[in-house]
Amino acid sequence: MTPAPIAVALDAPDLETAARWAGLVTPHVSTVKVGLELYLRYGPDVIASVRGASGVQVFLDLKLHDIPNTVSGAAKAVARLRPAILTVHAAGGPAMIRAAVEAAPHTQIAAVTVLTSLAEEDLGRIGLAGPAGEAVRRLAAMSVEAGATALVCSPHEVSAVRAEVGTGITLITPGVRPIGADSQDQARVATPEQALADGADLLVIGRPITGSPDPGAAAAAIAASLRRNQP
Ligand SMILES: O=C(O)c1cc(=O)[nH]c(=O)n1[C@@H]1O[C@H](COP(=O)(O)O)[C@@H](O)[C@H]1O
Repeated sequence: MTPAPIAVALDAPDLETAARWAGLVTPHVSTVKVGLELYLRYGPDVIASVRGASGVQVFLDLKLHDIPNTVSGAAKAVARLRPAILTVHAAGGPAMIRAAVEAAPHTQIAAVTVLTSLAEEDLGRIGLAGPAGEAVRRLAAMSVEAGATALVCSPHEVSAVRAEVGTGITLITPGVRPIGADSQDQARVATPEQALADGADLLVIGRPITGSPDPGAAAAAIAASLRRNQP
C-alpha cells in the first residue's frame, strides 16, 4: 500500500523516542519531520537516526529566518544531510528565500506563511496586515516568485493558495486534527480529510499520532481514513 501523504512531527524530548516513533509510523506515512526540539538537542545525527533502514523522506523543519547570507550558510550546512524538505519563514523576504533555494539545490525549500498557531486577532499585534487568508496569499505568491517550490499554510487557506500558485507547488498543512481531537496550541485547524480535499499535498500531524498510546495504529487509522475519502 502507498504510504499516506502525512509528515509525522517527531517532536520528542529524546532521540530514542523519536526513532521509535519513526519506526512505528513509517510503514503508513510518506514522511517524518524533525523540528527544532530534536535538531537543537542532537544536531545532524538525528537525521540518520530517524531515517533508519526504511529510508523514509525526512522533512527538516528549522524555520530559518535571518539575513540572506546567514540563511544561505545555514541551508548549505544542512543540505549535505539531504533532507527532502527544509523550512524557512516567508517573512524573511524574497532575497532570503532565494538564498536558501540556491544553497540547497537538492532539497525542496518550503516557505512558512502564517503560523497555524496564530489566530486572526494575533496578526495585528505582530504587525501583519490581515486577515490571515490575505496575508497567507500574499506571502505565498512572494515566496513562489522567489523560487520556493513548497509552502506551509493552514488548511483554512489551502484552497485559496492553490488557486493563487497553481498545481506545481507542494502545499503543506499543519494544524490538522482528526474529528474530536484537541486542537491544543493550534488556532487554524481542520480534519485530515478536509485538508486533503481542499488541495493539500502533505499533512503535518504530530501529537494526535505521537501522543497516542500506539502511534503506529494512530497513523494507520488516519491513513486508512484518507484512503476511504479519496474521490
Ligand atoms: O512548519 C511547520 O511544520 C509548522 C508550521 C506551522 O505554521 N504550524 C505548525 O504547527 N508547524 C509544525 O507542525 C507540527 C504540528 O504538530 P501538532 O500540533 O502536534 O500536530 C509542529 O512540529 C510544528 O512545529
